[in-house]
Amino acid sequence: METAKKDGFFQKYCESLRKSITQNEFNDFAQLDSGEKRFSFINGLKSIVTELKLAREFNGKSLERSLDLKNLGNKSFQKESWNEALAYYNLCYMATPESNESEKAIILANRSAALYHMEKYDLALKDIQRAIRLQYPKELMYKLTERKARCYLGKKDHVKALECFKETLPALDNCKLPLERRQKLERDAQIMINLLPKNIEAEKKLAKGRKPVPAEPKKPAVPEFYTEKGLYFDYSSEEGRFAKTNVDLKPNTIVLVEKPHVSVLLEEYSKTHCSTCFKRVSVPVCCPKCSDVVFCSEDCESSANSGYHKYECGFLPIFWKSGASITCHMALRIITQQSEEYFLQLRPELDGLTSEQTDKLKHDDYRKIYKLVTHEETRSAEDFFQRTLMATLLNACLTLGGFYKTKEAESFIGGLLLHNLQLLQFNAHEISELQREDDRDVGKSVFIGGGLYPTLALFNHSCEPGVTRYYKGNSVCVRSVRSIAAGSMIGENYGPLFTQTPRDERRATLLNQYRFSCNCRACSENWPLFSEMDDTVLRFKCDGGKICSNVLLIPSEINEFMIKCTDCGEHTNIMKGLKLVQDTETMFKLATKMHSAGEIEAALYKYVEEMNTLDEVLVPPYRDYHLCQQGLRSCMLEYGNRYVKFVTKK
Ligand SMILES: C[S@@+](CC[C@H](N)C(=O)[O-])C[C@H]1O[C@@H](n2cnc3c(N)ncnc32)[C@H](O)[C@@H]1O
Repeated sequence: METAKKDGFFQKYCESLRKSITQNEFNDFAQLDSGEKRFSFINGLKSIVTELKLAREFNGKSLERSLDLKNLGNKSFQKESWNEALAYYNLCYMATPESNESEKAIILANRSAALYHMEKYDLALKDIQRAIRLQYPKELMYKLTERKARCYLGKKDHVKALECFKETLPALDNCKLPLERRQKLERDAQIMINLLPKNIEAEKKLAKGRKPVPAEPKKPAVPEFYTEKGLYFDYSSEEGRFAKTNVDLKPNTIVLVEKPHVSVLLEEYSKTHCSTCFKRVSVPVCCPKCSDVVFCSEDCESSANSGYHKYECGFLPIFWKSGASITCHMALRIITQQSEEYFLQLRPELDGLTSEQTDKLKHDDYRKIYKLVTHEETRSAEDFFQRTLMATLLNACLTLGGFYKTKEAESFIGGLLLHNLQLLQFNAHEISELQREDDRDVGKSVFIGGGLYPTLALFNHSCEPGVTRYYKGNSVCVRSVRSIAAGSMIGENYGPLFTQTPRDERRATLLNQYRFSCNCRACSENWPLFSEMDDTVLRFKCDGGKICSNVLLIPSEINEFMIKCTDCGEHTNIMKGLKLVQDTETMFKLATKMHSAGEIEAALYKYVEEMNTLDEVLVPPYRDYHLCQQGLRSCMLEYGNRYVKFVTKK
C-alpha cells in the first residue's frame, strides 16, 4: 500500500520539503541507521504543525444544523416515514454539540419514538434510558415512561409494562398539558394499570400448566483466539516464517480465529460502522466531541474515548484530507491505543525479542507485532524520507492530542511510528464485509477497513491458496478450502490467483509489493489460466437415477449444500437433514444474508471434493466467480489430475 494518495496535502508537502533540502542534507539522512535517528532528523527540519497549520477540527457539530435536522426528522415522523425519521435523528444526534445536553436528550427521545414504531423495542428502550440520563425535561417525562410501558407491552413483558404505566401517573403531575389532555392520559394509563394484573395472573396460571420452554441456545461468541491443533510455524532463510500443518486438514476446517492487534475503518465507513468493533450500526452512539465516528454501544464508545479516540478525536478530518493511507492510520492507532508509559516500559526488551517469547503473547501486546517483517534493509533513502515524514505527521497528532507527558519520549515513539509504517506495509490485511447489492441477488465482498493480525501475518503466500479469510466484525476467520496434507505449508493469498493472472505478472506483482519471488506449485508448474482450461464435461448421476449434464449447487440455510439437477428437476440431498431450497432467488438471499462469503466458499469446496464423480458444476453467481471457480478447480485437480473448466450460470 502507498503511504498517501496523490490528491491529499501530504504528498505535495512531502515533494516540496524534499526539494527544499540540499543533496548534502539528504545524503546525511541516507546514512542514518535507526528509526529514532531518522525521525529526529526529519522532525527537526521544519515544524510540520506550523507549516501545515495543523489543529484539531470539530466542524461536524453545530446546534443550528442539529435543529434543522431535527425538524426534518419530525416532518418524516409526522408522515410516518419511520426509517427516514430515524436517519435524520441519527444525523441530528451526531451534529449536536456536547454542551447542548437537553437538546440531545430530546433528540434521543424522538429517536426512541421512531424506533418504537419500527417495533425495535430494545433499541427504543436504550434511547429512552439515554434521554433520561441526559436530564430529559421533567415536564415531558410522562412521554418517556408511557413509551417505555408500550415498548414492554410490545415485548410482552407485562410485569415491566405495569411498573412503567404506574410511573406515568406521578410523571404526569409535572406536565404542562391542558387539564383535559392530561386527564385523558391519566385515564389511559389507569386502564392499563387495571387490565395488566389480570393478564399477568392469567399468564402465571398458564405457565404453571406448561412445560418450561428451554431457553434458546446463545450463539457462541467469536473466540478471541483459536487455532487448529495441527497449525505450527516453520522457518526457512528464503521464506522467513510460514504456516504449516502437522495433521491432514479437511476442506472447511477452521484454521485460525484471531482478533486484530489494531484495526481502522476507512473514512467511507466511519459513520456506518462501529469504530471499535466494526459492527454495522443503524442506531449509533456518538462521540460527544466530534462527529467523525460512531459506536455500536456505550461500551465501545467509552473504551474508545478513554483510549485511542481521546488522542485522535478532531484529527480525523485532517488525516483524511492529507490523503494518508489506512496503514498510516493503523500505525498511529497502534500507539494511541496504548500509553506513553506502556511503550517506555517495553523499550529495553524490544530489539532482543525472539519468536519463542512473542508466540506466547496475546494479540494486543505490542511485542507480538514488533518483530514482523519490515524489509528495512531493502528500502531506499527516498522511501525512508517519505515514511519518516509521515511519522512526523502522525506524531503531530500525538503532540497536539496531549499524548506525551515527557518530551524525551517523542523521538522514541516517533521511531516506533516509522517502524509501524514499515511493518504494516507487508503484514496488514484488508477487512471486508459481505454486502448485498440493492435489487440484485448478488452479494459482494466490500473493503471497509484494515487490520493487523499477528498470527495471520505469519502465513506466506500461494497463488493456489489452501485457505480463505472472512471477517466477523473485525475478527478474522481462516478456513481451509481444500485438503491440505500433514507436513504441507498452509498458503494464503496476497492478491494474485493462478486462475486469473499469468505467472510472470503474478511474480512481478509479488516481487514489487512483497519482495519475494513466488515458487508455489502453480508458479513452478506454470498452470494454465482459467480461460485456457478445456471444457471437458462429464455427467453427474442425480437422485432420479438419470444421468444429467446440468447440475446446480444450492446452499441451504445451514451452511450446507445440495445439488439440483437442472435437466430433470430432481434434488439430491448430499447431507442429511437439509431443507430444500427450491428457487434460486431464495438461494441467493440465504447465501448472502446468512453466510459470510468465506463460509459459503469453504462449504462449496468441501462438497465438491466429496463428490468425486462430479465434473461440471454450474456455479451460482452469488458472489465473486473467480474465487469460487478457482476453489472448485483446485479441488478437482486433486482428484482427476487434469484441468476442468467450470461453467458459470449467469
Ligand atoms: C506477511 S509476511 C509473512 C510471514 C513472513 N514470512 C515472516 O517471516 O514473518 C510477508 C513476507 O513473507 C515473505 N513471503 C511471503 N510469502 C512468501 C513465499 N511464498 N515465498 C517466499 N517468501 C514469502 C515475504 O518476505 C513477504 O514480504
